[in-house]
Amino acid sequence: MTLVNSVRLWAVIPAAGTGSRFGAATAKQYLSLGDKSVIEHSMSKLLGREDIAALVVALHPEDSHFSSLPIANDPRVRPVVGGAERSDSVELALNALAGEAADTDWVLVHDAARPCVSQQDIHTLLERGCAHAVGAILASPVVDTVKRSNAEGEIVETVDRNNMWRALTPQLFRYGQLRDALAYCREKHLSVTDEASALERCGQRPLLVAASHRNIKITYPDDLAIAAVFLEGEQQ
Ligand SMILES: Nc1ccn([C@@H]2O[C@H](COP(=O)(O)OP(=O)(O)OP(=O)(O)O)[C@@H](O)[C@H]2O)c(=O)n1
Ligand SMILES: C[C@](O)(CO)[C@H](O)COP(=O)(O)O
Repeated sequence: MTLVNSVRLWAVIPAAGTGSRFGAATAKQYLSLGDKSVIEHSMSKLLGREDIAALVVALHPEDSHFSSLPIANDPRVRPVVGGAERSDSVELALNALAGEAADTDWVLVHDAARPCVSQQDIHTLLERGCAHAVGAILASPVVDTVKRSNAEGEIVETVDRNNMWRALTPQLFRYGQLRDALAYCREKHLSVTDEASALERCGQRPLLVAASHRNIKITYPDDLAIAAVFLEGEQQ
């Protein structure tokens, strides 16, 4: 990927969640996964790229773990306090780059809870996303039969899975466009569970880039064991 003229690449890691579905005493991003914590794996995947100017990590207001991690001393890492929702955390991280990032610069947003993203998928996302008018996200085609239920948990229909994708991260957008889209959704009280949905709410059509099925989000305890197997495979 070659960035033209003075366009720069920034990274944001939302890491202010509490991991309520995981249910551990410590937020899931700080749990051990092989030789380091989940968040260190996720951050290292981005910091492995020299073209990232800085990485802003959004932390919970009561976070007491991050500052003791070796990666907190990386000169490109900038911690900020995140918000109540993931989208608030991303917006606050983008605000921390105001005055430094240009509207046309690119930003990669990646969940702290996705430690298994591959360098190859990040590379492909950048190649294809920077060539697209809006930007792009890593995604995975739905492979199971999909059902819609009623409130009683009964099946009311089988949903056509053609053209259905699961959204993953990183997601790549222009700094100014992402900032404005998130602000618009916040002001209008529109639900936004990923960056692409904010852009979609503004009438944009980001590109889907097929990614490895290994790029799981640590959500439930079983995911940690699966991620450990995937990361072990990476080192071989
Ligand atoms: N207010 C929030 C909520 C989530 N996140 C981050 O967004 C990513 C994806 O969110 P998710 O997997 O839902 O994490 P949690 O919110 O921690 O989990 P849960 O929904 O189970 O509580 C995680 O890296 C999480 O730390 C964040 O930065 N700010
Ligand atoms: C951004 C994300 O990981 C894409 O799948 C997902 O939307 C995060 O959602 P969550 O509800 O915070 O787990």
